[in-house]
Amino acid sequence: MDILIRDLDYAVDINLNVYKNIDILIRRDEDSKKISIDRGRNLLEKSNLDKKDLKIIDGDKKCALPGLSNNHTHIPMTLLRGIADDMILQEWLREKIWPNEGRLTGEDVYYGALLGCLEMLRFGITSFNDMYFFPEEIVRATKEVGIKGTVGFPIIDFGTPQCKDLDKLLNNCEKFIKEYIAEEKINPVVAPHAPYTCSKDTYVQCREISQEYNVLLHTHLSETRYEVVEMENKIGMRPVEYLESIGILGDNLITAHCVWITKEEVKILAKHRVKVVHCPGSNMKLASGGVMPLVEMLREGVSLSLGTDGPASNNNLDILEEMKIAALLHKAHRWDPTVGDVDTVLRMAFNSESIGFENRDIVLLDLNSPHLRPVHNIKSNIVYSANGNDVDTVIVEGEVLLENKKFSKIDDKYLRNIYHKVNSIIKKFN
Ligand SMILES: O=c1[nH]cnc2c1ncn2[C@@H]1O[C@H](CO)[C@@H](O)[C@H]1O
Ligand SMILES: [Zn+2]
Repeated sequence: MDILIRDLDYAVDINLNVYKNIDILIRRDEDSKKISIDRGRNLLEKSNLDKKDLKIIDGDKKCALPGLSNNHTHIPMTLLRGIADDMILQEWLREKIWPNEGRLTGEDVYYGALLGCLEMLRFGITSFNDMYFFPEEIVRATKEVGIKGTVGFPIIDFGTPQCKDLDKLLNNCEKFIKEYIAEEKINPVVAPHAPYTCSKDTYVQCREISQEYNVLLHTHLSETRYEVVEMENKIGMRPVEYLESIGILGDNLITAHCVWITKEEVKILAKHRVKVVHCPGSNMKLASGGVMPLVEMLREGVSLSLGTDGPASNNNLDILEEMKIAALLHKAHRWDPTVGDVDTVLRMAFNSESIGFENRDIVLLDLNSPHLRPVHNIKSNIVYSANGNDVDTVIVEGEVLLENKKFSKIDDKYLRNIYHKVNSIIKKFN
C-alpha cells in the first residue's frame, strides 16, 4: 500500500535539502519493485489519490530523514556487549572476544543478530554492513526483521579457533554468495578480516571470488598503530601500500577504520576509489590511538561513511550518536570547530550506496521532546541533540517496520522471548 506522511514539521532529503510543513508520498510499484518518493504541500488534495488506498501517517511534530546506514559492524556481538571494556584491542580480541566467540553456535549467532537488527531498526538504521561467523544466520535474522543487510562471509586464516581449513572456508564462501546473491534486501560479500589475520594468498583468493560474482569485499584496515608497525617491520610496507601492491584496492572494496594512514596512503585510497568506513566510537573506546584523517580524506575525495563497529566496542549500534561522536572527535583533534560539520556527518550517515543499497528509506524523528526544542536549524538538532531513541517511525523499501516506536512485525511477547534466549546464551561465557 502507498504511504502518505502528512503535515511533517520538517524533512531533510538525501541531498541535505530542508523542507518545512511538507507531505511525503511513498509509492511502491509491485511489479518493478521501484519506490518513488514525492514531497509537496497538501499532496492528498492536489492529487487524485483515494484515502482508502493509502496508509496515512501523521507527521505533526516530526522530522523525516533518509534511512541511516551502519556501514561497519559485527551485529551478533550484541551477545558480548559489556563483557570486556577498557582493554587494548589485541588483548581484547585474544583474551576475551575470540575465546568466547569460539563457544557460539549458529543458533546463538541468530539470536544475537536478531537483537542487533531490532536495535538498529529501533534507531532508524535501515541498512548495515556486517562481518561475522555464521553469516547465513545473520541473513535469517535480517530477513525476519526486514531491514537491508550487506552480509560478509568472514575469512580469517590464522590466530583464531574458528579457522581450520582455508580451502573449505573459501568454498563455503562461494556457496554463501550463490545462495543469497538474488535476494533483494541482502548483499552477500567476501570479508577477509584484516592484513594481520589473512595472508597475501588469502586476500588474492578473496578478490578472485568477489570478481567472479561481482560482489563487494569488506576488510579491517590500519585500525591500530601496532598493526602498522608490525607490518612495516615484517615487510617494509604500510597496510594500504601492501594491499595496493597485491591488487586488492578498488571501488568494490570497503575498508573499516583507516586510522593510521599517511597523506600518501589517503591519496592511494582516493585513486582506487576505496570506500572507507569511519568508526570513531570504537576507535576511541579501544584507544586505537590517532584519529582517522578526515580532513585529508575529504580533500582527496575519498568515499566516506559511518560505522559503529561491533556492540562490544561501542557499545551500541546508534548512528545518530555516532554522528555526534564523529563531529566532536575531529573538532577536538584539529582544534578547529569547522571540521566535522553538520552536513559532512549527515552525508556520511545517509551513505548506503557504498554498501550497495540505494537509499529509498524514510525515518521519522519525534520532535515532541524537550531536548529537541526549539528548532533553529533542524540539521543541527539531528546531529547534536538527537539520539536513536528519538526515532518514531521507520519505512524500509515502502514498508512500515516501526511505528510509534513499536515494531510492526514483532510483538512484545516475542521480544521478551528473544531477551530470555540471549540471557541463557551468555551463561556459557567467561
Ligand atoms: O575492531 C575490531 N578489530 C578487529 N576485529 C574485530 C573488531 N571488532 C570485532 N572484531 C572481530 O572480527 C571478527 C569477525 O570477522 C570477530 O572475531 C570479531 O570479534
Ligand atoms: Zn570491526
